Amino acid sequence: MMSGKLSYPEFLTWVYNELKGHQYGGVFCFNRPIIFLRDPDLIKTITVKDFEYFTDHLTIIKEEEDVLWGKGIFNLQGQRWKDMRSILSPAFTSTKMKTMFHLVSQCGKQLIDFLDNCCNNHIPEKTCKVEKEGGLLVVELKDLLTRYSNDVIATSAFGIGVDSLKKPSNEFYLMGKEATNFRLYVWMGYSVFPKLMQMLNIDLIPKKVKNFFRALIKNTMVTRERDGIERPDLIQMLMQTYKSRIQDDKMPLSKRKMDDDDLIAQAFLFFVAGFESTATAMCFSCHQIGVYPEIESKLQQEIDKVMRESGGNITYEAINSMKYLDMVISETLRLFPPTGAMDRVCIKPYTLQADPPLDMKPGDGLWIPIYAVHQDPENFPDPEKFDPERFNDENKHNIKPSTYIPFGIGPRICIGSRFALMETKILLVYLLHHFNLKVVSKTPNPVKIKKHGFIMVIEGGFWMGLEKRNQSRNML
Ligand code: HEM
Repeated sequence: MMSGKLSYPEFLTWVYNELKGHQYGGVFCFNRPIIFLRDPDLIKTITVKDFEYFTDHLTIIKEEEDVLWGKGIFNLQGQRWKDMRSILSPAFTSTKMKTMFHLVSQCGKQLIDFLDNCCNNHIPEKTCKVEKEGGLLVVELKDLLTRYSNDVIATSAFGIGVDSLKKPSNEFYLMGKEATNFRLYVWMGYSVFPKLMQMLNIDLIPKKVKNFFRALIKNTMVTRERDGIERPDLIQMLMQTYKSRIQDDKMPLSKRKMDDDDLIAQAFLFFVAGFESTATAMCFSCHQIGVYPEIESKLQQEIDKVMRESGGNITYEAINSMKYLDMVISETLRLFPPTGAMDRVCIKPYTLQADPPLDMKPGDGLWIPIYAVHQDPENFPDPEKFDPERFNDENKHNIKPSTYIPFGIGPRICIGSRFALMETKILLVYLLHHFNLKVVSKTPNPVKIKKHGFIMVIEGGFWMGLEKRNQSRNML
């Protein structure tokens, strides 16, 4: 994989297939032996039933290696992770999503305004990857949707409104791109030889990016505190929790302690964790919808109906009532899970009850190959087919437990899954209500995943044509 012969999904599938007939096997990540789980029951045992032996991620960046990254919940271990998870979870409930729905919808409307302007020949120069071809607007979806995703996180996690479509070179967008521009070798280096990387003074995330985000969050907190500003966003929720813990004298002091860096690290992590993965999920959804016109038209019928009933002002409840929309997104996340694999580390002696049993010691690592599990014909017949009907009311109960895991599984499951789904649904509703997605000459079909990196990026880009729909007809 490091030499670019195999893409990340291909690598996972190759190991998975080599281990056919076994519940688990072993691989080396450089000098480190890793257990590669294959069997869904074992995956469940490790991540759910015996979670107390495997509470932590294997590949983590420690606080002393990078404070901003190391204090983020993804990297926290044991009790510290547990405490932080209980602080953050209330910020991601359905009720909280409902309060943020309006902020995200604004970004959806902003995107449609931008595309409408482009249709009217107001394509900003040297900005986004948008072209005109006959009656179609041809867009590179990754570029377009990364900007949408950026604006969504900016408004809902950092409390600032930016328009990365109209102002493509805004500092927040540029810094965000740099923050999420994972250099594979630097990441591998930090996960295998962290001390060496520090000695060589190679930063995981460039200093100027860290300073930018730190100053931004700090200033927002100071301004809100000073001027009594309240806004229904994640930063507000974190600030409230922070305050209530400090004031809670029933809680032991050690648990109450949470400094500015703790708070800044979480907001930063939401950005890094949510920006690329959600944009990737949205790109694959749009690509598949465009490639299958019959799926597109069925989805548009559902969307138009809900739009008509709500007079064009969709609500959180309305979006969540759309079954076919949910099925299309679920199938996209099955076929193209943005996070190909996840990991765990053993924290106390444990015997894996498998064939053969395996004694594990603290520090032993495990990989769970999400992509390969989703592609196994024993879990999903005809796995390469894009078929949303797998998730209809009749069929979804037949999906074997622990075989559909795009957001992970167990107490450490993705904390932002509700948010990611809401953001993706809002995008698809607005986009498909106003436009038809059309395959053009530059649309890759079938898609080929790039050979370098852990992120699911496709060769040639997600080019897709957009055809304006007749609005008055859609609302009839
Ligand atoms: C389609 C989009 C997304 C996908 C596919 C995804 C997937 C994942 C996966 C597979 C994990 C590891 C879970 C495990 O180890 O069991 C994870 C963890 C995490 N995700 Fe997401 N994610 C997405 C969007 C988001 C968003 C929008 C946010 C924040 C707003 C977010 C925040 C996090 C955090 C903080 C963790 C670490 C949780 C912990 O360690 O307790 N993710 N995500």
